[in-house]
Amino acid sequence: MNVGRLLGQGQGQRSRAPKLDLSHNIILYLEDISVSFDGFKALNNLNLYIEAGELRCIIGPNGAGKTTMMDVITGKTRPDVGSAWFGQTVDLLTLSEPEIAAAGIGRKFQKPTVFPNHSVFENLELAMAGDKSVWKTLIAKLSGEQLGRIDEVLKIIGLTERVEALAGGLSHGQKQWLEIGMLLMQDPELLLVDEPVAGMTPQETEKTAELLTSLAGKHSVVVVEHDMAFVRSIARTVTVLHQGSVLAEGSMDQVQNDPKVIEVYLGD
Ligand SMILES: Nc1ncnc2c1ncn2[C@@H]1O[C@H](COP(=O)(O)OP(=O)(O)OP(=O)(O)O)[C@@H](O)[C@H]1O
Repeated sequence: MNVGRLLGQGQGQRSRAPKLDLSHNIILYLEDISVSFDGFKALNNLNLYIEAGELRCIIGPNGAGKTTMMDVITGKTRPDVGSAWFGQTVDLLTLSEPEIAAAGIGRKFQKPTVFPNHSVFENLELAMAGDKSVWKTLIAKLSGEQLGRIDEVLKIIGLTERVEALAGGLSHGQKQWLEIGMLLMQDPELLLVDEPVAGMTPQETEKTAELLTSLAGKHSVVVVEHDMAFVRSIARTVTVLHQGSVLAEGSMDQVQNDPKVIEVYLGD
């Protein structure tokens, strides 16, 4: 269990982060971003704009640069050139990974990383306290407001009935929802979600579609996913990456009928 990855990212410091400036209704700007690995361009002049409150799906063949793009947004990888802004005023390229998380960008990796020996409730509780030094005293100190937030998140992720269950005993889908719930405890402005339905049953996939759709509006959500039926079920706007750049962008119908997309991706 990589506790640091999940909780040690400066979370719990949100109250100190400056308020996000969304006056132009754009929450994320990636402009002319290039990233090279040993001379190979994983991202090549990438331009991407995400509106406040939107649910955007990113698709693209293997190696298109989707993970590298998420890594740039979260500060894990620094671009060779380009700019990355969170709202109008937060220059992501000047912030560390913990500072980016604290500023309000939450990332859910493909593999769930819940604490298996803790209950659903405790997982949410721990996620609220990014500072591990307060864990021991946390239970005694939970305010009514914090309990209310846990209750609210339990409802959003559909795990109210399983609140006392050990996270390790949950189904794969339930673990994914719990981890989304853990991110929600930090109330991120922007959620990055990597392949949320991989390995899920059709019923779990459907519930995940409902969950992510319900988050849009209050949060901005960027989903990277290979499952086209799932993308079709949730996406308003789809961005297709290919060779590190945006190949096409539009509704699912628009991109699926785009000859460039058919050639490089959907037609294979
Ligand atoms: N640390 C690294 N060192 C060298 N090459 C890398 C590194 N990270 C990514 N790459 C390469 O950059 C390219 C883009 O990779 P990336 O993982 O971003 O693609 P992706 O769209 O997420 O692919 P997938 O759908 O398979 O996850 C790939 O060719 C990959 O091999």
